[in-house]
Order: sequence, then C-alpha cells, then structure tokens
Amino acid sequence: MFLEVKNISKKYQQQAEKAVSNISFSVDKGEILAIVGESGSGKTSLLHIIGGLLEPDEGSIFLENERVLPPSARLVAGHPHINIVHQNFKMFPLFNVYDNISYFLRHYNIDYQNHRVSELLSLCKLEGIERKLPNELSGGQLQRVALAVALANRPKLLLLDEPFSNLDASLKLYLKKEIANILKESKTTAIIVTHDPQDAFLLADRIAVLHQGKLLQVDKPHIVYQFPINQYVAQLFGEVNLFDNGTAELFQLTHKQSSIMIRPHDVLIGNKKTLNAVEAAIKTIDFMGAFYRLEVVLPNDKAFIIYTSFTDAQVNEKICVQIDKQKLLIF
Ligand SMILES: Nc1ncnc2c1ncn2[C@@H]1O[C@H](COP(=O)(O)OP(=O)(O)OP(=O)(O)O)[C@@H](O)[C@H]1O
Repeated sequence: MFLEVKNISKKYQQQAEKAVSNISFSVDKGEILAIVGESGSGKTSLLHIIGGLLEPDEGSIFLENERVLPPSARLVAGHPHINIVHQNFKMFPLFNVYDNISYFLRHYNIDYQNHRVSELLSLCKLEGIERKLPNELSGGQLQRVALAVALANRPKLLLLDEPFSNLDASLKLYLKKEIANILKESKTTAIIVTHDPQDAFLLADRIAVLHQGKLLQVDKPHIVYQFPINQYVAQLFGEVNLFDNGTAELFQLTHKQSSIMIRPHDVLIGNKKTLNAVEAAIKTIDFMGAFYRLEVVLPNDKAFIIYTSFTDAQVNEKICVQIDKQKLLIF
C-alpha cells in the first residue's frame, strides 16, 4: 500500500473531545483522496499528522511501508517526500513567478533548475506570465504557482489544505478541473482537505467523510452520494427529503427502517393523479440555473423539495408528487 494511515488519534490539551479519533484508511499510488467535513471536524489536524507536522497521540503513518516520523522524532518537522499547500500560500513579493518556483530548486544545478521550471510552467499553465510579480497575478494564477512550487521537487505525496477557499465561484470550477488534471498528469498522489462536497466530486477518486473527528465513510464519490452510510453523510452531499411516518404512509411506503430519504431530483412531478402519487400545493419556485427548486406542501402539511429541469407551474397551484422507490435512501 502506498500510504497507510493507522489508528490515528489526537486530542488537544484544552479540548474535551478528540480532534481526530482512531482514524485508519489507505491511499493508492496516483490516487486523489478528498477529506470532506464541516468546520472543526478534524480535517486540518489529520492532514498535518499525515504530513509529519503534528504529533498524534496514537497511531502511525506509513509512506511506501516506511514510517512517517512524527515531529518529536525528527530534528525538523515534516517529511522530505511530502509537500503541503496551505490555504494562504504566499509568494516572495519581490520575485517573479519564474524565480519563485526556481527558489525551491536552488539546491540543484542550474541546467536542471531551468529544465524543471520550464516543465512546471507548462504543466501548471503559467507560460507567458513567468516574468510577472505576485501582485500582478489573479487568484487562479496564484493558486497554480502554489501548485508548481509544491510539485517542484516531485513529492511522493501532496497535501492540499482548502486550496480553493480564496477563489470566487466562477474561477473555482475551472481551476478544480485544472488542478485534478495537473495532479493526474504528474502522477502525483494527493490528499485534498475541503469543506465543500463539490470540490470533492470534481477532484477526487475517493472521498473520506469526517465528522467530529471520526471517519464515517471512505468510498468513490458516486457511492458516497448514492449510498451514504447514514443521514449525516446523505445531508452533507446535498438536500434530502426525510420521510416521517405520516409522509411514508402518504406515499404508501411500508418500512421498518429508522430513516427513509429521497434526493429532490429523484422526486417526480405528474400533472394528473397517477398511482401512488400525492397531491401537493406549490409554496415556492426558485430558479437555480440548471434546475428549478420547488418547495411543495403535502396533505399532512409537511414540506417536500423537488428539483426539476422544467416547470410551467405557478405558486399555489396543485401538482402530483411521485417518488421513484428505487432511489430511496434507507438507513
Ligand atoms: N492548536 C489547537 N489547539 C487546540 N485545539 C485545536 C487546535 N487546532 C485545532 N483544534 C481543535 O480541534 C478540532 C479540529 O480542528 P481542525 O482545524 O483540525 O478542523 P477542520 O475540520 O480542519 O476545521 P476548519 O475547516 O475550520 O479548518 C476543533 O475543535 C478545533 O477547535
């Protein structure tokens, strides 16, 4: 196994609860893993422990079967083959892009430095702006320089901490795909920490979900979305309609499970009463760009959310709501 995280726990002195609690998983060579969780779920602590920057209370990290020593066992914290890209990457303000990157290659001979910087400029699509100073760069360009710097010495493992937090939405989508391409092209194994599930869907081969320091699920993005392990994971990755007993009865769902849910895009709209359909009044219609979000009120006064690509219905109109039983999330 390329990277193994084994039984890692960490509690900060001032805190009552563990920040990271008995976490184990592994990462394959060349894989991109996203660690997703809300603020305070322990993502950064775990990332720093993996990188040898933070001391765990228990557990070990192995990179290619060699232990990544914790800070207490090293003269300088960190690991020579693991690089980390922080949220607030800062370039040297008086150095241009080229010199900022080559600085991290200063221990190599000048020919290799020039060769590697050219490679990185091409890989990270920075050609043409290599003579620009940091204050002349856009947020996306700055982020690509951060990546070029982090990849300069060909790390075995790259750790990225919320790499998109300082970017606006339009830039984010484009840059996420670019970063995924750069990591894949350079065959870099990476762990990306993010609180945004959309980052994880776009970038990751697998997603690890953290909640209150515990690892809830590690799986491929579509599995985490379609087969979440519990209600918390289901709700983290998008809106869901929860069936209470009354609502389940309305839709003639007989179940013994404790929770049944359905995603709003798996709720169907009919215009006349079809079998098992339930009549509901439209409360709100919001245009969301790629779809309309309807909030409807069921006969038992419960709200239900529906995503639909087209609607000519109006607020207060009645529609028939049907559910696709194959798409129910049952826990
Ligand atoms: N240096 C520290 N001293 C004490 N408690 C800390 C320290 N760093 C983190 N914590 C606590 O540990 C828990 C996990 O924090 P961590 O920063 O790892 O979470 P996170 O998921 O990365 O959060 P965010 O997304 O807000 O950065 C939180 O309760 C936090 O308050």
